[in-house]
Amino acid sequence: MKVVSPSTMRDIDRRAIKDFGVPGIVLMENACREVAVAVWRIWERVKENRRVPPKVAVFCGRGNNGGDGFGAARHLVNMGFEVRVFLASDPSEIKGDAAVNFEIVRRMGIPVITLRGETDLEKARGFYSESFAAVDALFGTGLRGEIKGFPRRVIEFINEGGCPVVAVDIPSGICGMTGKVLGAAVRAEVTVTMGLPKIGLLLYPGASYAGKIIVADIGLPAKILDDVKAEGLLLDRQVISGYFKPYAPDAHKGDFGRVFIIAGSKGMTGAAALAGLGAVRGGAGLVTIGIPEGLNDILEVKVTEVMTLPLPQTHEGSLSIKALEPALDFAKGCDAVAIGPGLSRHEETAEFVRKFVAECPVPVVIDADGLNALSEDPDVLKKSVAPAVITPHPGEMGRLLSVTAEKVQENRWDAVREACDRFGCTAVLKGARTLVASPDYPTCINPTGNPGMATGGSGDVLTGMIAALAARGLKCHEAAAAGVYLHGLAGDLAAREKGEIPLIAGDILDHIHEAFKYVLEGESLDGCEGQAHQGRD
Ligand SMILES: NC(=O)C1=CN([C@@H]2O[C@H](COP(=O)(O)OP(=O)(O)OC[C@H]3O[C@@H](n4cnc5c(N)ncnc54)[C@H](O)[C@@H]3O)[C@@H](O)[C@H]2O)[C@@H](O)CC1
Ligand SMILES: [K+]
Repeated sequence: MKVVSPSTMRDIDRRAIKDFGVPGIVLMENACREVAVAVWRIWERVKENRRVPPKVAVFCGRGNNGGDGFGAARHLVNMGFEVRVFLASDPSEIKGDAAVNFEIVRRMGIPVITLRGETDLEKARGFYSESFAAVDALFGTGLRGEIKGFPRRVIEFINEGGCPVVAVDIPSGICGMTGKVLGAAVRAEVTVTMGLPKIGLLLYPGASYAGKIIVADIGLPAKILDDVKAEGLLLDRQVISGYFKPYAPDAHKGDFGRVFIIAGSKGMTGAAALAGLGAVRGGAGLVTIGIPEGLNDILEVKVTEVMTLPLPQTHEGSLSIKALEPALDFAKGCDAVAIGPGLSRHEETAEFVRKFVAECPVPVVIDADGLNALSEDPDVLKKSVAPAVITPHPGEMGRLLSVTAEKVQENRWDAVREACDRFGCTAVLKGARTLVASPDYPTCINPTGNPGMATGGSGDVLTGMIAALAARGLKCHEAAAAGVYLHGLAGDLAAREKGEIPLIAGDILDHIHEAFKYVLEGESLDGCEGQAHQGRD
């Protein structure tokens, strides 16, 4: 599904109104109705335990988000609820379509309480505490900068209520572009977002404030949604399955791609093994791990389905610069390479990595110590002969961009786009809601995965999987997107079986086949496919 910034959403609305003649008030009416239906669904769930008449508190601001709230209040009254509108602005400031809906509220005699200070909040407390649900229509995509003063207090007041909140378009206080909390934000159980999801709803912390996301059809002409150049793409089964071509009945294992994995150093043979097995499970036909020669015998005991290529090593048991020629030579006969897991930070090994990446003749996936080696001179990526995929976590991304990990996390969207633009490669920024940025493609947002996957070796499995998918002929951005989606899903399936806390990388490997089944064969997973998938239900 396409995902857009607030400004692109505004352009879409504008086109609908100007080019297609759909009146803004019609769009708003559809939005209002969807919000009311979302409240109704909460009532259906909780009504057994509640007294009647059921009360709903609708908090409105002065913009069009508030306009959606006024219209929702009208529908809620028509549905039989007792509604009060709490207005966090002066009535005279309400303009345009919002004013039309406000006037209807007044003529219907729906009580409107203007919130100007703490005493008004105290008066509102009684009704609010008896409400089974609230509507948050304070701020939508028109929010600019931090919320301060009394409006911030109103947000805190809503959160103190304890009843389920339905947010209109986006929880008030969440930045629609970054998902950041702008001073304070409403914690919603459900967010009814209009037309298309906004980026900030899917990125953390915004995603945790949004709750369940319902994408409301507000009657925007389909042509506009089809034509719009969306900044983002939410990964789902449909997107991922589209990357895979059907098997030819006479397929040979060579057709599924040869992967070369350059990994491991003394004490880190496991990283090499996990990346190798990730590639095998990721669907590579043949996998060979290039390993410091002293570790070859141990690795051969660890892995069965993977071949090994012993390479020259340093005194410390990591790859030496003398490995460059044989490694490049071997890569020529492969379809994709992964480099980095467990290579160590040895300076000579780092030099080997930089030279290898620049000259590697086939698509190359770079992770872990491979990225640490590149952070000394990231521009090597620009010189690389073949397309590259980098898979940093926030710390590694920070080193590549010469900023702190915190800075990367503050605006993950910009960080991943910057890495992609600066280094001319596909960049995967790992972490909750992994992002994949590729030149000339929308940035992909991955909804799968869970905190249990933050465990040693999980990233090595991912690296192997992406290389395998690239070797099978997927384009770099497709291989990266499919890799993160399937890897996260395998982790979700593993967590469902074993729990998040004891999850190990090997469990992810053991569930990759089920993740493939879900994506390619349409097998049902009983809600394991990530909450961001939920659209209209
Ligand atoms: N045709 C359209 O444009 C449609 C818009 N819709 C709704 O309209 C919303 C956008 O409406 P608006 O653009 O009017 O904006 P909002 O209603 O989101 O809020 C804007 C108001 O908040 C004030 N404000 C902004 N930042 C502030 C801050 N930091 N502190 C205090 N006040 C601040 C602004 O001065 C403005 O009055 C969407 O989120 C959606 O809910 C929907 O009704 C569907 C159709
Ligand atoms: K809102």
